[in-house]
Order: sequence, then C-alpha cells, then structure tokens
Amino acid sequence: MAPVIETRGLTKRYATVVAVDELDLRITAGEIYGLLGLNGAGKTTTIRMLLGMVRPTSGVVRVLGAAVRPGAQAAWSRVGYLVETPAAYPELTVRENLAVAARLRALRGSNHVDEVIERLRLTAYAGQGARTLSLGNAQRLGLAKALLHKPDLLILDEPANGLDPAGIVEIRDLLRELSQEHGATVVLSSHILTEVTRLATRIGVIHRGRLVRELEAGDLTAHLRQRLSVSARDLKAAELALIAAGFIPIRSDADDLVLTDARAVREPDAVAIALVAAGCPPTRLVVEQDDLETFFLRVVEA
Ligand SMILES: Nc1ncnc2c1ncn2[C@@H]1O[C@H](COP(=O)(O)OP(=O)(O)OP(=O)(O)O)[C@@H](O)[C@H]1O
Repeated sequence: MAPVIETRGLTKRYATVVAVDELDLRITAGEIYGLLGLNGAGKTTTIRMLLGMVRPTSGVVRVLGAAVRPGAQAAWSRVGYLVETPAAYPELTVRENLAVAARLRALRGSNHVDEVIERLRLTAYAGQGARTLSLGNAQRLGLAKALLHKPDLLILDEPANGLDPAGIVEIRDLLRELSQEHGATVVLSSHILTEVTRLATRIGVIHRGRLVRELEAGDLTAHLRQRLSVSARDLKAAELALIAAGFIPIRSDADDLVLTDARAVREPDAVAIALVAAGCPPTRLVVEQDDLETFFLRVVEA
C-alpha cells in the first residue's frame, strides 16, 4: 500500500542544533501514528516539515503521494492540521471563524460548519468571540477547523493541549472514530505517554531529533511497567512490615514506598492487608504507570 506520509533522510538544522536528524517515516492509510518525545525532541519541527511550513535542510517528504515543497498545493484539500496554539480571528465568533475557514476551503452551504460545531461540542460557544474562549475551547475550535472539510489525513501537534480530562477523552474518541469509520489517517505528536498509548495504533519515539524506536500498539504493554506506590504515617514501620510479608519496597524521592514486583501490582489488597496486620495501615495505595521519562530510558536504552 502506498504510504500516506513518507519521509527519507529528513533533517532540519538550526545553526548548531540538529532539530530533526535523518528521519525515515512511513505511515499508511488508517493508521493513528503517535510521535512521542520529550520537550525539544523535534516533534513540532517534524510536523511543520510534513506540512511544508519549515523547509528541510535535507531529505524528502511526500504526503498523499505528492512531494511537499513550499508553495506546492496539490494534497492540501485532503489534509487537516492543527499546529500548536490554534490561530483564530479574535473579534469573530466561533461560528464566524468556521464560516471564514469554510469559505477559504471553498466549501458550500452552512452544514459543514453546523456539523463540525456539533461534533466538537462547540454549540454552547458558537456565538462567543474567539478572543474570550478558554484554552480548551480554543483548541476545539482549532480542531473544528482542521476537520471542517473531512480530510483524509489529519496532522495534529499536541492536540490534547489545554483540554481537561473529559475533553481529552472526547477528542480521543473523535479521532478514533475518524480513523475507524472514515478510514482517515491521523498523525499526532504528544509528550503525554498515556494519551498516545491509548490512541495510537503505532508509535514513533523521537529523541534528540532521531526516530529511536517504532512500536505497534500491541507491543507497547511489554514496555510499559506498573508499580504500586504506598504511603503510610510511619514509613519505616511500613517498609519493615512489607519486607516481612515478602515484598521488596523501595523508598522513592517522593517519600513513599514503591513496589515493582508483579505480585504487588497484581494484588495491591495483599499489600494493604499486610500493612493493616502490622498496625501501619496505608494512607495511600495506588497502582501507577511509568512516566514518560522512565519509559524513554527503557525504550531508548533497550
Ligand atoms: N526556529 C528555530 N530556531 C532555532 N532552534 C529551533 C527552532 N525551532 C526549534 N528549534 C530547536 O530544535 C529542537 C527541536 O524543537 P521542536 O520544537 O521541534 O521540539 P518538540 O519535540 O516539538 O518540543 P516541544 O514538545 O517542547 O514543542 C529544540 O532544541 C529547539 O530549541
């Protein structure tokens, strides 16, 4: 299958900084591809090069079969994008902003605008000036503009930016639906591990401008570790009680006890019972997932 996005040797240098270094990407139709990286990893620069907004120092980008060059228009009617803080006309309302965007895309009739307002749950804000929108709703408006013309390919830089947890779930469902029901391809960047792992069908881990790993969604679980974090009033007593019960607690920087063995993660109630029996009940007991830094260290060094 011809790739929807293909880059070869894609590189961007700014003076002494290599923002993106020899990136080879191949993304096919219907994928939700997550570019995951720490701040400064090169995600935004990559996305801007995919969109022809930044001129590569070297290398090739092809989007929907056409070479991306500044000024090349061919594929853009089939592409929707959102890059960092979405731009809107601050004096115009949400609906007016979308109507302008529809005109620029030469879309006829008002149903595109109505449909996307409803889809992005912007109905209550349709008459509100863009200037007064919360960050989350401004992000929704940006996404609405990206989706207005029902693109085959969506390229989104940090789409969860500014959204509250419920908003993140809504956007995740929307992107999944676009991919599954409409066959759209989605490329998104994020530094939020859980967000990408819940949504992407494939993940590219980008570190210091280089694509260090690509993982299928199904392979991710092997790289994601869980741990049980335990707090107690008397941490020393809790530590001794857990050792006596056969666990291996480690004192963390955050001054709690961390248990990484499978039994503790699988049966947190056994940990709680051991602590209660020893007279130092837990004040907090929670199964946590790796943070991005830990995941990175493991994936980058593996
Ligand atoms: N216009 C520019 N001029 C100079 N350096 C730049 C420019 N744009 C990006 N960089 C540098 O390139 C590197 C990659 O930046 P980029 O914004 O692509 O990373 P990112 O992964 O998107 O990070 P973030 O999550 O913080 O947005 C960084 O070191 C950044 O400082």
